[in-house]
Amino acid sequence: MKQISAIIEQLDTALAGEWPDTAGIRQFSYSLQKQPDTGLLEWLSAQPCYPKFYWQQRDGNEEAAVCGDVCAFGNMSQAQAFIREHQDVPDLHLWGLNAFNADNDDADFAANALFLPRIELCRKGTTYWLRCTVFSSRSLRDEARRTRLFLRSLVASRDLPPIASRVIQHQHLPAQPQWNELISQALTCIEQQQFDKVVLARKTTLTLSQPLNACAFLAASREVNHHCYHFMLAFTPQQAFLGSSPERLFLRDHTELFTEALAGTVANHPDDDEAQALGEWLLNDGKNQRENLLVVDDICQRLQGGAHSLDVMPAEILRLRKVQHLRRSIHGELAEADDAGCLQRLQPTAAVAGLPRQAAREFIARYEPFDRQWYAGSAGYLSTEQSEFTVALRSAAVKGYQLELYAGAGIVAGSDAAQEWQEIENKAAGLRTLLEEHYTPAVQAG
Ligand SMILES: C=C(O[C@@H]1C=C(C(=O)O)C=C[C@H]1O)C(=O)O
Ligand SMILES: [Mg+2]
Repeated sequence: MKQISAIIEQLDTALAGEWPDTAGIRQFSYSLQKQPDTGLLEWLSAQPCYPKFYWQQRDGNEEAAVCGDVCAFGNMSQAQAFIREHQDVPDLHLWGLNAFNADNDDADFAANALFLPRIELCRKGTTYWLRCTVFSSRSLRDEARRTRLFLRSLVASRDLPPIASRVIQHQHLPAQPQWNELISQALTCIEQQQFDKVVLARKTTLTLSQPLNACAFLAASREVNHHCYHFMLAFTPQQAFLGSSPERLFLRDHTELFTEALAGTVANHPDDDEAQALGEWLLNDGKNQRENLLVVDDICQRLQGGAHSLDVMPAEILRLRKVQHLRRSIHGELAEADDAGCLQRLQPTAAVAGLPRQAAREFIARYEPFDRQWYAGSAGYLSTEQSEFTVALRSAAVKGYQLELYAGAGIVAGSDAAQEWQEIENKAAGLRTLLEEHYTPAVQAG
């Protein structure tokens, strides 16, 4: 990517100039003359700087690869306060993840990983640009010096390595017998009207023959898992959280809000006619319609007082590689542009927690045998004009030789434990099958 190195040289010259020894913020933006030789994910993979974050919008039109952190934020309110304080910097974007328990301040687990990157390489349609932000609450001069050092650590893009990790062993938590018990317990609570719906999940730990390259894995997923957001936060060379999710938590464009109820699932089929028949069944199935409508109810209730003119579109089928879903798009007008408010109202929706929210969350916290951490939280960005977050589903944590896959299913009256197990198997297959399909054995020496 010669263009990028030319831009970095230009940037370095700008940073070498006179800088005040005071607090401040400056942003530099350069457009690339043409499409870079390799993709953004390839570029990001090559960089030795952490954290790294990658995001691609589900229509494929917007993409960002960002790295290095100028500063990090403990929650959305802090991130939003920062954006508001610097409204004169029009393109300020903060990127990252919100944990499932985004409001849990005293958890051991860092609940939020939103940050202002040093470098952002972005694409919208066929337009590419590179952005660099220099920010300091003490000395811009020192920060400009640090940024120059950071730029020197950037390297040229290179092709992603093949996926050479094989699955040696797997472990489900809960295993199927415990899953069956959990579902019957949930169904009892539903019968007793403690709640109408609870979403229960499973963590599958795969032990691999060698550590997985998170960028290569996400690229493999992006190749085949269409109509999905693709996201990754890499904390270190061996630790990342990533996923390919079909679900939008929210898109805010000024004060316009776009969200959705995505719930209700059936398998996909490679044959179009078979897939269509399964889709027809889904549209007419009572249990799946109930699952979806409870999410519509939840979202509409949660938005009360914060948004008006809510429009709920008719149900449609979203066909993915391994599953198909019922989706109802929801559109509204916000009283004010308030992303922290949107997150607080919408995360977690009844698509990933349940209804009523509090009772369902308590059931999950008490009986689900693992901590969700980033799973079913959200991934995306916020900025003054626009913000967008996807629900962090169809996701996995890369931890050296281990890969933890997450999948859940909405339990409502009429749910059957064996069918819900099959549903989570199908959801997990979106990522899991990539390890088999892309397996290229290492060449034997000698
Ligand atoms: C919880 C997950 O997915 C959610 C649950 C669905 C369902 O139960 O039908 C469908 C889509 C998602 O809202 C997951 O993928 O882990
Ligand atoms: Mg379901």
